Amino acid sequence: MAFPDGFLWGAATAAYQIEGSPLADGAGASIWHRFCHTPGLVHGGDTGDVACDHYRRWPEDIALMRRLGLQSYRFSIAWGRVLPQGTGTANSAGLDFYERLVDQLLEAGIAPNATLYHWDLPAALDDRGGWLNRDSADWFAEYADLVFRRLDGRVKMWTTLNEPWVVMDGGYLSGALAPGHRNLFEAPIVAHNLLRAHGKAVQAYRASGAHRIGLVVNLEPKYPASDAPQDRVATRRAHAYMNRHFMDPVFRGRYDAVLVRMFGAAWPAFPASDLDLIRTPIDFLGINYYTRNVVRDDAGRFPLPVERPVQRGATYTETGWEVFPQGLLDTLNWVRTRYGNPPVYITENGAAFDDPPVAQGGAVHDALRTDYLRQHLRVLHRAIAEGCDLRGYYAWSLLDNLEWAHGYSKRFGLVHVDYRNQRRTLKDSGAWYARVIASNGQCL
Ligand SMILES: CO[C@H](O)c1c[n+]2c([nH]1)[C@H](O)[C@@H](O)[C@H](O)[C@H]2CO
Repeated sequence: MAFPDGFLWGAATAAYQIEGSPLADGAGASIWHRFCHTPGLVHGGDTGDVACDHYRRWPEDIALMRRLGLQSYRFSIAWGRVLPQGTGTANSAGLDFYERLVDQLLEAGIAPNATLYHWDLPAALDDRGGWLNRDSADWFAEYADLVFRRLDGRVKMWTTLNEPWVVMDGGYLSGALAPGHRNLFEAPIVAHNLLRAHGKAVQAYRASGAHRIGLVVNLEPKYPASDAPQDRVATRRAHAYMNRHFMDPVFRGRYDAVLVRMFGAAWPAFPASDLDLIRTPIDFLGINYYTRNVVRDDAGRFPLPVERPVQRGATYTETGWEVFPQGLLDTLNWVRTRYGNPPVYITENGAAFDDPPVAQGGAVHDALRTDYLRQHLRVLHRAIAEGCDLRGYYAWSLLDNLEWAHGYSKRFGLVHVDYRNQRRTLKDSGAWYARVIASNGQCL
């Protein structure tokens, strides 16, 4: 099932999850540095102090990308490396690191795809209110403009934010992610400022950039557990809260009325002009897809009354996510029909399984991951046939890495990382993915 000529095959990572050396060469601490160094918040007390040591081993990792035959590499830039205080004086050593990385990617024939924000807000800005402060949109635009002027042209694909929904829900509602708040009234303010920041960065790019910029969202299709009215209502609420929450303002210039009603008194009166900024047109949409959500009404849950009933006979990953490739097709067709079929890249798709240990002779027989990827890639081929403007795919992740509050306990990589000695081992799934890329999907 060959994919269209020019379909872009890649793999993805994020700065705090792989780089290590979070304070090296003048870098400023991020909220994730603080979160990891706060006892009890991250599995096993794990931190990003070393991670995959990518800050020092990046040439070796580019060699691995070449071995995989990657056509593109999605990575994120650590805001605090470039602007240690978040605004003001730039750190040339930080900019130099990303410039070297980009230049060597290009040398290797790998197109850089740079994410400006993958959750690692400079701690100095969190001390000034972080995403709760309306000024955060201007802070982000200043950072974005600095990086655009340094790297645009060599980087031709930019995304502003990675998964603003997770930043809001994890960082300000559940408290499971940095900065660990649990406040219903903060969440809509944070979501709105993230969207304003996105809009200002896109406008900054239009003023100085010459290539393409987009947004990365996590989308998770919602299916009612039964035909009972309360399950259908709960499903619509779950859909409003996760999927339409950011897609509607960015593509339609307004928030979903169901979402506004859900938050009730916690929903502020935002200036209408903000929505004009937020809907500044983008060149493509990045979708991170992992699983679906079967929804049963559970009125007691904060803030969203939904329960995730286990699906009999389904396969679940180590992060508890049901393997459900049909949900990817449903999601892509939903985006195609509701938002005018924008150019889409799957910017993350992958799974954590309990991989077997590295075998004698250096192999990791991670058949479950290969099967997960194969099922989802086959669905992409159908999505294209059904009219979705699907341009490319990035597997999550190039390397095993720091899985946020799970620490190093969950492995998503196409490449195994032995954290005791930083040895990289290509897993069977990575070797298989290299064959998929080489055949443009023909071998699927
Ligand atoms: C619910 O899945 C989310 O879409 C999601 C999953 N993931 C993500 N977002 C993040 O973008 C990555 O940094 C994670 O490492 C990765 C794996 O957990």
